[in-house]
Amino acid sequence: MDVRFLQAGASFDGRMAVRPISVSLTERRIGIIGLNGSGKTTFARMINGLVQPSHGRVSVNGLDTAQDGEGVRSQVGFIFQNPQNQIILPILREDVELGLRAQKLTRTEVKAKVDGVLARFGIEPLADRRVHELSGGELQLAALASVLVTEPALVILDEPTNQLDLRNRLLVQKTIDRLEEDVVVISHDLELVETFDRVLLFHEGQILMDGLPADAIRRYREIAGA
Ligand SMILES: Nc1ncnc2c1ncn2[C@@H]1O[C@H](COP(=O)(O)OP(=O)(O)OP(=O)(O)O)[C@@H](O)[C@H]1O
Repeated sequence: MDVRFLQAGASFDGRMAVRPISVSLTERRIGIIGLNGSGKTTFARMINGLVQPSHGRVSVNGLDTAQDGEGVRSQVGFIFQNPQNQIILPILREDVELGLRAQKLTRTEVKAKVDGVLARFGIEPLADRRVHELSGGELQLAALASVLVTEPALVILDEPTNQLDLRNRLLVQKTIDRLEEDVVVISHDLELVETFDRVLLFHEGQILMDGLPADAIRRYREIAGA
């Protein structure tokens, strides 16, 4: 995956949420940490074109997010902070199938892909369950399945262990560790990113530190006064 920010920034109502940044993201596993409101989610949403840069440009594998949002989003899956907001249809299998609707596949092909992705996350027994009955951890896995069924090259997860109990947190961590896809993970759960290749520390809309997880986490503790 080759994500490039070229003096790219984003503002809302004239306030810069992300100040112009030039950075290339090519590592397999990248973590994003920082205080509340420091610009992490805005930066991540700029990667898949959900937020357009008000300054500069962002490209993903050579595709400009402002010019080819659809092409970018076919390569970049995004798992939102709250998976309840992501899952649209009441039955898990139907929701996973939804992602494939744009592809012209036969019923047999759709079934094979959906069965495959549910098996990959060990949630086949949940296929016919109502989504609102699932636990927090099951919902996170369901959201992952719904996004990964379309085979994106990069998946962005926004606070995937937020609100999970220890068992579900470990389950989601193990699942992320095993993903073959490139990942960008935003997290307040520092343990989740400590084995990653690279961690970006955001502060007041800027990257304050960019490097090894241990260094970025140490700096984060300093600015948080911990
Ligand atoms: N759609 C929006 N409209 C207006 N302001 C926004 C919007 N999205 C983000 N902001 C503002 O931009 C700033 C950065 O927000 P962002 O969500 O990127 O931070 P964050 O680091 O992800 O925070 P958190 O850890 O709390 O999720 C905040 O001041 C926020 O209020």
